[in-house]
Amino acid sequence: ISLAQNGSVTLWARDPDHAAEMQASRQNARRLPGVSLPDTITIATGPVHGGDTPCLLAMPMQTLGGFLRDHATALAHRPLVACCKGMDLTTGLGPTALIARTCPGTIPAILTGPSFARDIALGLPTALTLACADDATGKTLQTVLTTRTLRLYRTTDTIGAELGGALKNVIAIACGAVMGAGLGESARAALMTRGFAEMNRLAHALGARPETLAGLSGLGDLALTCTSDQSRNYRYGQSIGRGVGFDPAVTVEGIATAHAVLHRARSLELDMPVTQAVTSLVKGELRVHQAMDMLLSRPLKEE
Ligand SMILES: NC(=O)C1=CN([C@@H]2O[C@H](COP(=O)(O)OP(=O)(O)OC[C@H]3O[C@@H](n4cnc5c(N)ncnc54)[C@H](O)[C@@H]3O)[C@@H](O)[C@H]2O)C=CC1
Ligand SMILES: O=C(CO)COP(=O)(O)O
Repeated sequence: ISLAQNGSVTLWARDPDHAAEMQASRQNARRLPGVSLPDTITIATGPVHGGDTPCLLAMPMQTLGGFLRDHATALAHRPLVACCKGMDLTTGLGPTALIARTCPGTIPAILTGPSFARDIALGLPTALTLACADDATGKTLQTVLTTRTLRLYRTTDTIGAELGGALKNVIAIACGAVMGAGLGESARAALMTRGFAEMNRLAHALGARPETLAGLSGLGDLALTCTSDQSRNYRYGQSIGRGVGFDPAVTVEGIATAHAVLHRARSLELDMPVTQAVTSLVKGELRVHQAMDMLLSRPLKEE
């Protein structure tokens, strides 16, 4: 919707019924009710057509690998811009690495940072990180994808950008759980800060630049997601803290990512206690108070 301010955009949908519904109502009532699709958006379904225009991949992280494999031929000559935040459970890879492995001829990029889809669709001011290892392609994408209300900053650090977006969801679950259990805003601030420390620990070990994590895709998105009821990861955490159910149809990226990250961290012998606590909470092995006791009773150390 934001990009349609710049010119024509094709919105590809895999479900023909949903595509027909969107075409008839000119809105996506299932995902963004009440927001009109501009006339410059064409809705397409069926086979993905080839071409060389950039393609934004807006789907849950755990479905990205399958989508890329199914459509590898049509996607072969396009810059592919992942919009998902997470780490693939099967391979332990982030979105750009998964694109590079599955569609080797393409130029992978990622668009990430603090942004709720509804805010962007409503034209509220938003700033994001566009990461592409090929800086020339990154510059082109930055220009093409920036709109009047959506400002993009560029980096070549794809590892840092995708780790920031993936890891903040895990910390947001922890923060929601603490708030849902009534443990207080001071506890949340501590979790955000110590969570940020472990985000940096893993990012450093995987070759990310610290300034990327300190930017929109790390600190920026952490601040948004850990403090807003609009976030599904945060609300899911709140439901754990309150001991109530949560709609399993809602996409909560931090669940699978927490498991993938913990696996990766263990193989690197890295300590990620908040992530470990989140995996125990989502599996129902610990209650929030027990997880907090575990974090508080760790050996004292320097900050
Ligand atoms: N909703 C938001 O505010 C933001 C979402 N993101 C990220 O975008 C990614 C997608 O999230 P949402 O769009 O919110 O999730 P969603 O669950 O609302 O929508 C996911 C979309 O992907 C489609 N989809 C599901 N499985 C698919 C498959 N196998 N192949 C093709 N399409 C498939 C669904 O039909 C749906 O249209 C996530 O990684 C999320 O972290 C990033 C920033 C903001
Ligand atoms: O990534 C997001 C905000 O930047 C959206 O967060 P949720 O997936 O938790 O709703």
